[in-house]
Amino acid sequence: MRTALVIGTGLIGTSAALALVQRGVTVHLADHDPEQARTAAALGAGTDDPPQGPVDLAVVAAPPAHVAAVLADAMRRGLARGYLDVASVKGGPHRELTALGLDLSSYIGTHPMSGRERSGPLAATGDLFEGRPWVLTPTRDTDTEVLNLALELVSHCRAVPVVMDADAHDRAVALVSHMPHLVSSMVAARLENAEESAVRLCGQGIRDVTRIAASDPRMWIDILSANPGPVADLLTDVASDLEETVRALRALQSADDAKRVEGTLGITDMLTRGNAGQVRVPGKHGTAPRTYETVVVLIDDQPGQLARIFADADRAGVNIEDVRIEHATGQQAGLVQLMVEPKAAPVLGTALRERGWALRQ
Ligand SMILES: NC(=O)c1ccc[n+]([C@@H]2O[C@H](COP(=O)([O-])OP(=O)(O)OC[C@H]3O[C@@H](n4cnc5c(N)ncnc54)[C@H](O)[C@@H]3O)[C@@H](O)[C@H]2O)c1
Ligand SMILES: O=C(O)C(=O)C[C@]1(C(=O)O)C=C[C@@H](O)C=C1
Repeated sequence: MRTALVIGTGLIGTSAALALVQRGVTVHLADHDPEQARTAAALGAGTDDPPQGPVDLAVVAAPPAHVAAVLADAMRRGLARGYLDVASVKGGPHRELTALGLDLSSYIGTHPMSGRERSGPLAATGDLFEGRPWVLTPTRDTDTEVLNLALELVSHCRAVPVVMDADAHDRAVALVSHMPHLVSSMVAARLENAEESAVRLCGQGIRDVTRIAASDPRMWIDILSANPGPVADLLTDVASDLEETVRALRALQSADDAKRVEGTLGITDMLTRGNAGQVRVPGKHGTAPRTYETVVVLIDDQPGQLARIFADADRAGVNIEDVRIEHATGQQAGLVQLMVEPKAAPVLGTALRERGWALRQ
């Protein structure tokens, strides 16, 4: 692939464009809001000048409700040899395109299973898709050349291609993305009118559970509108677990010993089932989950602190596998948790101490 056109230069479009530019592809950027395309260009994601002729691949990264119309327009104008979209739902856009009577041999629906709770080009990074699954949904109509262009994009983004049927994809993401998103919003919604004295105690647990609740509701209404049935089915199961859990907790409040035992069993069952599901969540790069050791560093809330820690870890030859930051309530300080391979933890600890960092347990 030598040339690409990214239409919709928000988080996902600009991240893909950055990855393509890094691999030497000439990328043109377009957005119905020209300011977004200009910002993406200023970030080094390509040029916001229109291409002079058809590009090799058009990547449509607009919100799901606009995908079919944007693709249809691009196809009718002959902007590219191959076309793909990255929308979070696949069945709906494909049906809309079919209904428009377009020749779909030059199109393939795709979905990178990676994103952020922030929108827009300023949230984009060229490594957003590294090691993540990227679903491709070819049909009998899809040209091999177009499938190959899509595989090239996935490879340039260092993602892992996964081929699926569009409707099977939509059922799968209802389970691993759409239902969890709503549950996260429901937990976060409890905080809206909560006492400040309670909210200020928020720790890492609630941050993990509510991070995605910060996402743009306009994008998510589009996604959920295109996949309501499977998500409603899953939430029905969640509601039944909730009812059981409430019953068990009420039993725990009882003065009756037998009822309390019943309650303990009910809650234990829920927590144990949770453990059993959680261990199935794949680790980084789609591999089995790994156990890292955590090195905790106290930092001042000042610019450049994280960059210095990463540089010092690099000098010590230690790869940081994951990182979390916990801000101390009411103080200009925070704790950085650096997750590393167990054998690297003492090496990193010693190196950071020697460089003057304060380590915590
Ligand atoms: N955010 C995620 O985590 C994530 C992950 C994977 C896939 N996706 C999918 O990627 C797509 C883009 O999501 P995002 O998070 O980058 O959103 P975003 O809001 O960051 O960017 C969307 C961009 O599309 C532009 N746009 C809107 N309508 C348009 C139109 N008609 N023509 C051209 N441009 C238009 C907007 O101006 C905006 O710049 C969506 O289809 C979404 O389902 C999102
Ligand atoms: O990590 C996040 O912020 C995301 O919400 C990413 C996430 C997901 O649920 O995994 C969200 C929607 C996309 O369609 C794909 C990825």
